[in-house]
Amino acid sequence: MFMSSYQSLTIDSAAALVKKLGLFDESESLTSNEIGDGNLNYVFHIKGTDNSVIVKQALPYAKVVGESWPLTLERADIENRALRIQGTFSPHYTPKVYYSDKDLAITIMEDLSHLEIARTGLINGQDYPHIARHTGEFIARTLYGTSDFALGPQEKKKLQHTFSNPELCDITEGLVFTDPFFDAETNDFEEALRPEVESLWGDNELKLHAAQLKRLFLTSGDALLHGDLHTGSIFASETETKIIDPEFAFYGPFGFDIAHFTANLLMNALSRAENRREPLYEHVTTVWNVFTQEFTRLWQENNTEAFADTDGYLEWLLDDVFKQATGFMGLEMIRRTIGLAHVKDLDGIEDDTARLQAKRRSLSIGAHFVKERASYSSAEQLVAAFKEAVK
Ligand SMILES: Nc1ncnc2c1ncn2[C@@H]1O[C@H](COP(=O)(O)OP(=O)(O)O)[C@@H](O)[C@H]1O
Ligand SMILES: CSC[C@H]1O[C@H](OP(=O)(O)O)[C@H](O)[C@@H]1O
Repeated sequence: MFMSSYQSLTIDSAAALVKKLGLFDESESLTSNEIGDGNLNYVFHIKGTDNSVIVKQALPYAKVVGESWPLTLERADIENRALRIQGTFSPHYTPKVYYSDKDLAITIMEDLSHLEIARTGLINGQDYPHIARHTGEFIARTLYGTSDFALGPQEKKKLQHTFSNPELCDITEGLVFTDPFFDAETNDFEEALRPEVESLWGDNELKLHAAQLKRLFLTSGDALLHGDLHTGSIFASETETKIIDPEFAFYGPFGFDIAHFTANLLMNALSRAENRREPLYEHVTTVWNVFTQEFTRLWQENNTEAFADTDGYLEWLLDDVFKQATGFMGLEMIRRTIGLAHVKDLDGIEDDTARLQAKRRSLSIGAHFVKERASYSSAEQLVAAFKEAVK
């Protein structure tokens, strides 16, 4: 049997491993490539005669920075367990897990190479007609299914206990909720944006709202979140959608995942010509409508909460989630513009004037959504405000 104390895999040892595990015939000739383009991990694509798999391995540090940023290998186990849970609630939208090894920090999963990373496709002009419906269903089912409402408080707390994920949460608490609002070393922005960035650092009202949203992230344990649901974590085609990479999974506020999805859609809209933005606006309204309908259906079908039938409770909750999410969406737009981890949608705009305009809009619209989140109660209103800001 394969020795499973940690060693970092190579294209050859990853291929040897999948053979040893019996996922391919001993005699089969395999091709193996490292295809990871994310910030944190190695991803090996291993292909035989008529089968292929993905071996994802965590490194003991963050790949994007190097060994000077040590990072727990536990994240591979978190990802593997989150994928399995998401797979029970949303099998159509989750890659199948074939094998995992906590010591080696690996997950071996379904190869989704027939699909495309949605961020790449959206940048190249794809619209993915079903991505918002599928993602809305995925979020509603996994969030509702792991909440107090579905599991009851005791079961939920037991599950919550196994997903505390402090080191990955620390990354989000720093990179999303804190650093962009201070002159932090992790920040990374074009010098031409310095006036806007310095004005943001001096905006006490904005900082107060960011602090309130950070507190929600630190203290709310509504449901098992994906934790990093941007368009780079979604594989898509005209017909299929699969959500990958839940290594940031933890129990957090209901509104967080949908906020990151919609923020990344809107940043893609900022990179497009005006007459190509409509499909993205439709995705923003669709994901919210589908999330709301599916969450409501599940609430009515299976609810352990004594107050579930109390008039106004569900409506109040959904409105509260919407307002939180509007704020989280604004924060994601800000951090992807001036923080450590950018998005290609904005950075890839070649023309300097157009790119800076898109980034300035991302900052000002983001700040507006953070500050004014309490005045929004529908996705249609969000889209109308966005359209007005980019006219
Ligand atoms: N199941 C999969 N099938 C095919 N390619 C995958 C799969 N999982 C990841 N990849 C590829 O590896 C890249 C990085 O994967 P990701 O899980 O986002 O890594 P990280 O955790 O480092 O961000 C993806 O953008 C995609 O190109
Ligand atoms: C040093 S991690 C930065 C950033 O990377 C993660 O995204 P990805 O899925 O692209 O690896 C996450 O959003 C973190 O905030």
